[in-house]
Amino acid sequence: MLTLQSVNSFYGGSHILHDIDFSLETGKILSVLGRNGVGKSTLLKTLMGLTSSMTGKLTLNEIELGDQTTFYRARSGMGYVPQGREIIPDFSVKENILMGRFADQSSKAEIPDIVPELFPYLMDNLDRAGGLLSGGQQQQLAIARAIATNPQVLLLDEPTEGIQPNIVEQIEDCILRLNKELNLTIILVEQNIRFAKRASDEFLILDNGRLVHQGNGNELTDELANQYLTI
Ligand SMILES: Nc1ncnc2c1ncn2[C@@H]1O[C@H](COP(=O)(O)OP(=O)(O)OP(=O)(O)O)[C@@H](O)[C@H]1O
Repeated sequence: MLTLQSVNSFYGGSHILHDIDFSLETGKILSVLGRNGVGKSTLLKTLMGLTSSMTGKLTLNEIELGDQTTFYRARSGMGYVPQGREIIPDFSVKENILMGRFADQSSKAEIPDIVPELFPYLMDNLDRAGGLLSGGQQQQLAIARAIATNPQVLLLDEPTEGIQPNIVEQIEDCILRLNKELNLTIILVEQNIRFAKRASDEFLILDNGRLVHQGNGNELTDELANQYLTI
């Protein structure tokens, strides 16, 4: 169970997130929705300890993480796939994946078993420089790197943004498989309402740094999308 109580988050003196409260049971998928600039990416960064500061309470399986470093949070089970993917271009595919292993003390420096199943392209191109991959392939690589941290919760920031339409469905299917096969809890920042509806057990909508709506996935209606998500 992941729980946030009265979480506020800041970049320097800029107060971005205000009094965020929610909890998410293990194995559920939560979509975070909202217009551009409302604080969706900041919510994921706050969970990883990547904003300047936060107040309030953040726990994962009753372990308090709010005062902890990013490194500690990664070791405690928070896996992160950032917007833009942040692949290291000069590192090979294999090196990019194995970077995730630094966060996992329990295992040897090996590629996780599920990676060949989900991403055969990566396994066939382990020595290729990460920077030479297409956007969709880099997204697969960023997900594989996050899986290598052995996470309990996977944070995905717009995983299908800027990806060729024919690859989008593959990425979506892979996210659903990770949820089902590894029982991973997933928080998905998503502009793609179709996928949010397909994937989500729960959703929340942010507006101007505040949580303005939350509900079960089947309550994500076109009316709500029109009210909060259109410009
Ligand atoms: N590093 C930073 N320093 C200061 N302010 C920031 C920083 N990153 C984001 N912000 C501000 O925080 C607010 C929320 O930004 P955030 O990127 O979280 O929004 P978002 O909902 O993810 O938007 P998008 O859909 O465009 O990615 C914006 O006003 C943005 O300008």
